[in-house]
Formats: sequence, C-alpha cells, structure tokens
Amino acid sequence: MKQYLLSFKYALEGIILAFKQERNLRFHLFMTIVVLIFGLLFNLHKFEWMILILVIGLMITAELFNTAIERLVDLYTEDFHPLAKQAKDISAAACFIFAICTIIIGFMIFLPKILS
Ligand SMILES: Nc1ncnc2c1ncn2[C@@H]1O[C@H](COP(=O)(O)OP(=O)(O)OP(=O)(O)O)[C@@H](O)[C@H]1O
Repeated sequence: MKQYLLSFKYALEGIILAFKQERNLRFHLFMTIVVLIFGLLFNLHKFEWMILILVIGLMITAELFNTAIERLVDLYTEDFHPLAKQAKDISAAACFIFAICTIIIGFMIFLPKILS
C-alpha cells in the first residue's frame, strides 16, 4: 500500500514540476478550463463530455511525454547533436499533430452549438 502511495506522490511531483517549468502545459491547462466552461454553458451530452475529457487527457499526456523526452535529451547532451534535435523535434511533432486533432474535435463539438 505504501508503495502505491509513494508512486502516486512521485507522479504528483512530476505533474507539479512539469506545469511549473513548461509554458505549453500551462497553456493547455488554461484551454482546459475555457473548454470546461464552454461545455457547461452549452450543456454538452454525455458522449460529447467523454470525447472532450479523452482529448484533453491525451493532449496533456502527450505534452508530459514531450517534456520527459526533452529532459532525457538534455541529460544526455547539452551540446548540439543532430539526433538530439531529431528526438526533440519529432516529440514536439507528436504534440503538434494531436493539437491539430484536438482543435478539429473542438470545432466539431462547439461550432454547431455556437451557430445554432
Ligand atoms: N542538444 C541539442 N542538439 C541539437 N538540437 C537541439 C538540442 N537541444 C535542443 N535542440 C533544438 O533546438 C530547438 C529548441 O529546443 P528547446 O530544447 O529549447 O525546446 P523547445 O523545442 O523550444 O520546446 P519547449 O519550449 O517546450 O522547451 C529545437 O528545434 C530542438 O530540437
């Protein structure tokens, strides 16, 4: 039981650290609050809430993995290395692709409600 609590504590420390250090994560947190307020205002259906929660969770998860990869690369080398660049840029690309999907899903859910 103690081991589970410790794992939870370390995960929480990781979340706090990442949000303190990463501007992108703070932006996602801000957008999450905005989207949740819009969701409440537009009285979303259960299925729409499920999609939104999934998308928000995956977006933040992708950013956390991206941050972890950046730290690992920096731990390995602070000098310029083409593979370090590739690792960071490909990791950032994964977040970028998912951010585009998130925006499209956001529009698909909210645009018809805003227009009607
Ligand atoms: N050791 C390195 N060798 C080669 N290129 C690197 C190295 N470290 C960072 N870069 C490249 O420099 C650019 C800036 O990277 P940096 O680590 O500052 O983070 P970032 O991409 O601005 O992301 P964030 O804003 O989340 O910190 C990126 O294109 C990255 O691939």
